[in-house]
Amino acid sequence: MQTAAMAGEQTNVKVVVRIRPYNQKELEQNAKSIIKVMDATTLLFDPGEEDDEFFFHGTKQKYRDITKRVSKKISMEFDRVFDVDATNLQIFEECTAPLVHSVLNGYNCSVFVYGATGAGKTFTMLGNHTSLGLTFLTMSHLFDKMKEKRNVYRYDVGVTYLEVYNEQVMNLLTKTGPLKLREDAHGVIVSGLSVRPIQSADELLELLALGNCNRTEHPTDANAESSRSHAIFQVHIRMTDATTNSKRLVKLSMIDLAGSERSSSTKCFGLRFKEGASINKSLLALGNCINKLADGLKHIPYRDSNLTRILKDSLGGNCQTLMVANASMSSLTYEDTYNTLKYASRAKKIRTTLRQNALKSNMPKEFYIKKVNELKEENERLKKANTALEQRIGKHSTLNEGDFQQWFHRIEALFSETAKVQERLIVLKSHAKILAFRDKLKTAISELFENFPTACSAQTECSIYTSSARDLNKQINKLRGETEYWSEKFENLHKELNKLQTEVKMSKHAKLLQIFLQKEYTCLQNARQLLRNNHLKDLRFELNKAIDLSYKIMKDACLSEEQCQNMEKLQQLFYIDALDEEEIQSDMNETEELFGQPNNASGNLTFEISSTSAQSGTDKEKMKIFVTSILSTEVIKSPQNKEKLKDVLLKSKKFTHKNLLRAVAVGIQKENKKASPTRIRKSPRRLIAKAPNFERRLPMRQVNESSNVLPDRDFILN
Ligand SMILES: Nc1ncnc2c1ncn2[C@@H]1O[C@H](COP(=O)(O)OP(=O)(O)OP(=O)(O)O)[C@@H](O)[C@H]1O
Repeated sequence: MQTAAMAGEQTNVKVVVRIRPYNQKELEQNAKSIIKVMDATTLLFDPGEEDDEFFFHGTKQKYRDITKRVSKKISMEFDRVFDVDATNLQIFEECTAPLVHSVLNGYNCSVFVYGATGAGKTFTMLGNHTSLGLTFLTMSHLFDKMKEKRNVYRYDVGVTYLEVYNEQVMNLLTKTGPLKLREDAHGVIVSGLSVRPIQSADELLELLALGNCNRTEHPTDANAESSRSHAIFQVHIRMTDATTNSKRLVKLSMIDLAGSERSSSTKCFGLRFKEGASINKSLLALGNCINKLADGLKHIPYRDSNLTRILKDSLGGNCQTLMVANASMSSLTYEDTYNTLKYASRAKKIRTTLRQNALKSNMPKEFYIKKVNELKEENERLKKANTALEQRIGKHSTLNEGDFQQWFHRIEALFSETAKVQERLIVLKSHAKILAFRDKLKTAISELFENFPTACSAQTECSIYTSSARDLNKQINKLRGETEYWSEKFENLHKELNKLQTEVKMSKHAKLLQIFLQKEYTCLQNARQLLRNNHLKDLRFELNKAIDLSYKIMKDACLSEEQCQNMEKLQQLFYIDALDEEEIQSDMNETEELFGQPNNASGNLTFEISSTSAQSGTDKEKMKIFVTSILSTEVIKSPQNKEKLKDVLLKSKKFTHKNLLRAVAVGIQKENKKASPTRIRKSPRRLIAKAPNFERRLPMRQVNESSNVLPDRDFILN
């Protein structure tokens, strides 16, 4: 129910009501209940009787007994209502155990018990042999808690136990008094009251028992052991911080007030009546203070009685206060119970301001100045760290240009490096391929010279083929060696690109960055395509040179026109074959495979005979056009043979230029058997070159010019 106190917190006095069961006398008098506990916080005062029937001369009357009092049926709310079966332990656990926590955190706390004589105040506060009271339970708990914290604090505990009887303040531990009250800046001080130091809860109990023996008690009509005084038991705790040696003083007060009954109810006279009047005077003063405090007035008449002077701190000051209002449920104490509940309701409205008690220390002033400066510095440092963290959070939560720039720079740098290495690698490979191609052409040109030894004028133009095969190989090997180095570099960059791609995927801005990444990949691919085109251009240049030369050779050989035409076609095929495109293309594709992005699904390029034919029809149709164009020439005289050959070629699953040449050679062999059987040789190139039906040559440029792009590579059907 109680919550731990917080510094500077405004808190109300907590009020709980405890209902006592009927005592012997009440049972004997068959008293009726005037309190009905509705729930944990609500009670109904004077609920009235359910069987409230009125009989007159043995007959049940329609109307109630007008002489009978009308039930008040007042519903009242408190912080907690404990019914007759509640135990002291239960009240301790719910109400006073949390106060111990507050005390050890430096807050003063007070517990009052209030009520008419015999209502159960002393039973609640001190208990009896079978049921320990709140004071004992709370103090034991306090000592247990102090034990737990003894590594952090050193505790010095002392107690005072005094009573206010007939407006006189007496020390119950020494049975001395009356003591005078005086006030200083810290509050009310009881002059001459010494604090008795104690070490354990047992010692405390001994002192409590001693004080109770000394307490003024007289039997009243209401209570055989009626306490006629207000008893104030206080525990003073000095807490010393083990590390800083700073000290703090706190106070826990347990106050058992004298009975608040009307003098008449106790049926006392003489001294007892005076006693009762005095009790009532102090309780009246207490009631006034409670009312004024509840109304929030500034002037509170604490000085009206010694009791209120002593309780000033507990009621309106820096204190967490709990009031336990004890009441009997018996109709015999109707007035007293009603008054008690009214009192308690007023007390509920009192607000106190909690302040943690100040630390006191023996440390010199300089120590604190240093400490304050250190803390200021620490505070500044933490503020800066906090600002930096906030900025970082802000950066991550919104689209931040700087953040993006960093990513862009990183991606651009890596792709630009990759593009450079890619260019170097492809140029080197291209160069090596051109040299290898030149080597092949050189062989073909040499064969031509062999076949047409009369072609002397062309010999002078063969300078590019004069370098020895050894020199060419040397150059090619050197280039391949360099290629290896750049290949490795390229592979490493490829790995880095893959890593970057994964990081981008995981990043907060993955979607945007992936678009940027894709753009860079496309640029890289375009650059690769450009280099590939350059390479093919160089190859074509190389080929054209060889074709020009072969034309000159054939011109010198004085062939017929038809011979020249056929020769041109087949010679051209040979040159194309000499390109060994498959090898070139696979090398060119190497860079693409590294990125896992080949040109098309199978990794093969489309067969092309010319740029126009490449755009029209399927691969099969293109092949048909190509085969027809080859065979349409007069290479094979018999139209039957031509058709057969065409069929064979078109049905062939693996169709390559080499196969075509071989097939053409076989066709020619059959066709021209009669004419010159001895001169037919296995090599189609030689066969074609030396075929007797080749006549005078015609200009051979058309075919070459119609094809802007070199035939790319052979292809595999399906
Ligand atoms: N909750 C309770 N359960 C059982 N018995 C109780 C309870 N409250 C009080 N009593 C008994 O009622 C009697 C009177 O109680 P107690 O002495 O505590 O009253 P009091 O309010 O202190 O009276 P006074 O102001 O005259 O001292 C005692 O015998 C006590 O044991």
